[in-house]
Amino acid sequence: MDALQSRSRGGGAGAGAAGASEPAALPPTGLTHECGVFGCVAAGDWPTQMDVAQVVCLGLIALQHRGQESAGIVTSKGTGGHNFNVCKGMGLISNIFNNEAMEKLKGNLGIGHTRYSTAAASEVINCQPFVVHTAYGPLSLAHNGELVNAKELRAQVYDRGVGLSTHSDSELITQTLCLDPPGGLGGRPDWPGRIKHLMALTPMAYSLLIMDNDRVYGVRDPYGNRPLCLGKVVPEGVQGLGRESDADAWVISSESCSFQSIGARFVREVLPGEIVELSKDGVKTLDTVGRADGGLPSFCIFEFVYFSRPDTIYEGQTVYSVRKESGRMLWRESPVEADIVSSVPESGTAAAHGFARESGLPFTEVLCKNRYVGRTFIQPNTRLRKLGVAMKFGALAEEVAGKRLVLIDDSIVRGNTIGPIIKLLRDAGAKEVHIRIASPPLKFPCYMGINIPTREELVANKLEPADLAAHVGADSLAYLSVDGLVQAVRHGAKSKKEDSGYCTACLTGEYPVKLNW
Ligand SMILES: O=P(O)(O)OC[C@H]1O[C@H](OP(=O)(O)OP(=O)(O)O)[C@H](O)[C@@H]1O
Ligand SMILES: NC(=O)CC[C@H](N)C(=O)O
Ligand code: SF4
Ligand SMILES: [Mg+2]
Repeated sequence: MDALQSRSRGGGAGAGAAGASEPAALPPTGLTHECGVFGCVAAGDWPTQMDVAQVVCLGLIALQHRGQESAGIVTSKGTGGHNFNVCKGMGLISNIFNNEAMEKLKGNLGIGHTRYSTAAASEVINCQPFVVHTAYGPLSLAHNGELVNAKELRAQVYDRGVGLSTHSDSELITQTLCLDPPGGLGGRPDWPGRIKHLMALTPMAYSLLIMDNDRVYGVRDPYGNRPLCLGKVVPEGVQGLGRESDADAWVISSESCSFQSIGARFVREVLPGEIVELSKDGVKTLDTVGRADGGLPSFCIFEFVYFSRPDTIYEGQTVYSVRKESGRMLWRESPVEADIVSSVPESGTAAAHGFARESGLPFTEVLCKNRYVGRTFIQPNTRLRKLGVAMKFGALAEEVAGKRLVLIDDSIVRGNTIGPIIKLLRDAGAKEVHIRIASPPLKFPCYMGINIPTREELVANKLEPADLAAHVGADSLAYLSVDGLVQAVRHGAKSKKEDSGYCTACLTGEYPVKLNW
């Protein structure tokens, strides 16, 4: 995913590291606006040998692809003090958490966040986790997602006499948690009760980590729109997950890929609507809140297509295996005569491998990608600027010269990437270039936390495949069907069919819940 783009729907002027006012070096590409959350609670009698702040920091680094604007870590000693330890800042995780910051963050439990803004500007005031001081001590919150009814919820909070200091929907969640549900809670903190009240007020989209003095609650919205999973750090020498008591720490993360980098084992996904509690005594489910409409969950299908790291596991299968399967489906749906198969790196590569295996055509790399060019500012109107996204890539001429090539990418959004790449490959001698896209045409905006441009900006709303092929200089162009994508996701899924469902709103225009924007 590209670090370059960031726009916020709700807030003031974005003046952050990659804010709206920053001149763009390259035209925008792809989808943006995710966030990553990571939490850790040391197991057993505190203090332990577990360096919780380090674990959270490393966990966040493994989630860096989900957000690159700002990050933060909040820890607690768990001894009932008035304050948490907090460090937040703009930019990449490795630039924010230096030795001094890590020293201050020592604690027995902690949560962290890495952000792509959706609901307020990319500025330090909106960095997460948020901390609020309540009648029952400090509370901290990290949120991935975007509330579909934020406007209405904001009005309710104002009506109860509460002011908010930012435009962030995540701050809105913290204040909503502080409000007593109707009937009150008799002066008790009862965070699980307040979380359930919040879930009744807003259906989606959120995966939340909420930390009080000595525990972390993990919450996935009833539609399971954003991912969340549990892991366990086991003592050395313990095989697999060991026994219930074999735990050095419990961890919770947006994606399971982060467990490998901290030596933790994947336990399971948090279920749609589930509220889990992580404490020094272990993990337990407190409740599972159902969907008001009684329908299926609505997990963002683009987590498989593009957002998540290929080694992350959802529904018992890696994202990589789903992408490979979607490549196989793509060949079955739209075969083409060619000599070689290749991909637009990075996210298109797994599907290209699947396409190659199914078709029997050899896979060959034909492009090198420069990951650093995105942040270089080049004066507009220069000759170099006109190269557009081709500046990101170099062609491997001897691999393509004289060849009929099928080039696979995972998605087309604005259509800025594919045209310059085809030109690059033709200049390198490719005889034919056939484009196959491992997801259906994107036609509708997303209101669940992803920055899908306006309908006018989405190239699939302007050009049918044959016209788009002509526009970008391809010999042919075909997308995977919605059914084909869902079948690819279901192919290796270990979850029961009746327990899983996917949001495909940006492809079909069918939104999981009524929107109030
Ligand atoms: O049609 P467009 O608006 O040009 O966007 C589509 C491209 O954007 C994404 O790639 P990106 O370079 O963002 O990241 P990646 O390295 O993960 O593929 C996606 O994988 C496509 O290649
Ligand atoms: N991308 C996200 O999940 C963002 C979370 C939250 N809406 C924010 O803007 O901070
Ligand atoms: S609309 Fe698209 S990007 Fe948004 S949650 Fe649904 S599948 Fe994901
Ligand atoms: Mg790409």
